[in-house]
Amino acid sequence: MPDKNLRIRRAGPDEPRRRPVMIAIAGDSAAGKTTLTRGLVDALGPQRCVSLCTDDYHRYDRAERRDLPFTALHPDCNYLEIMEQHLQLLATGSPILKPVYDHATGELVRPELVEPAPIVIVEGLFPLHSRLSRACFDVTVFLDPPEEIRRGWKIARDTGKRGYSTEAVLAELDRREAESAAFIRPQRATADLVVRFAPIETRDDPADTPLSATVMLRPTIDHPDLTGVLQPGLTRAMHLKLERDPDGRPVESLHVHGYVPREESIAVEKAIWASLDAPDTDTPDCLGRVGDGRSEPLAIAQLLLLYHLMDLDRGRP
Ligand SMILES: Nc1ncnc2c1ncn2[C@@H]1O[C@H](COP(=O)(O)OP(=O)(O)O)[C@@H](O)[C@H]1O
Ligand SMILES: O=C(COP(=O)(O)O)[C@H](O)[C@H](O)COP(=O)(O)O
Repeated sequence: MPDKNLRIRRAGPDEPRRRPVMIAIAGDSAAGKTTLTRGLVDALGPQRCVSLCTDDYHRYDRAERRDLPFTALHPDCNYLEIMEQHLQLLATGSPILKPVYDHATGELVRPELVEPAPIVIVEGLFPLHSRLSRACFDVTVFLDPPEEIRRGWKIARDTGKRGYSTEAVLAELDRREAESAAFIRPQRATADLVVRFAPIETRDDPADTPLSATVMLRPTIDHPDLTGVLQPGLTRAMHLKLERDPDGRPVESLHVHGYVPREESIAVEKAIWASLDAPDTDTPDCLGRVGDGRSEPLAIAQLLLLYHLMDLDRGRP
């Protein structure tokens, strides 16, 4: 009698399923994960891409969480082992029946079927939490805005869209701080790219200047050769710099400047888009969208991620 594992494998599908390209976008609450993800999903389209949010693996609903001694940022507050199993299934091309957490009501609702598209984007608080979850991804990103900016974004979003008062958001941010430091921020050290939207500290730009972006390109994966894009006329909008990674060794970073005139950023966006073997169209409008406004540094960061995803998708067997 063959080994049980072997029998199960033999009884499964004859053809191995096609493995999707998997990208993780991790970060704390209101770090900009959904905003970054939305542009990628819209640019790639539903035939090529599916996204999911790991907040759906919350173990307790909002009412239950009120009486617990920890917050949604604690591993014990989430079904992380099930999240890992689902990531493994998706990474090998299998569908999952994913739980659903409704941010509007705070309730856990009917699960939904997720079939892996060629590109799978996973955003949330915990996608890089364990060795097993990290192993499922081809590209990993951590969003790292300065805390005062993240707090401002969280207050604006949670009072505007999720029905909280400013006092309630501030109290929740304080309640979460220790767990953010213990469980969310350590994921930064494992990411291939660390993206930070912030003003440039050494400049005294007016307050309404769009935020710049720094994209740290760790040598854990191959990054696109940007020398073709960084033509002399375009380097005011974006340039590469060697910096010290706060988590380790010197690392190359892409600096994307929010203060340059929009036309210059758009010329960089067009150059990256043209180098993507993308359809012969203008850069899609969905890139760079923040609510009803636009951020060109966000569009450029999204194009860089699209470059990785399309490149990996093309290179698959
Ligand atoms: N790159 C950005 N530039 C400016 N504002 C941003 C950016 N990313 C996010 N925001 C603001 O922060 C808020 C929270 O972002 P969101 O994407 O919902 O965060 P998360 O999904 O990480 O919780 C958004 O509603 C938006 O107003
Ligand atoms: O922190 C997050 C992540 O969400 P995001 O990254 O979108 O902020 C939790 O999912 C909610 O805050 C849950 O708490 P509640 O729904 O009770 O506020």
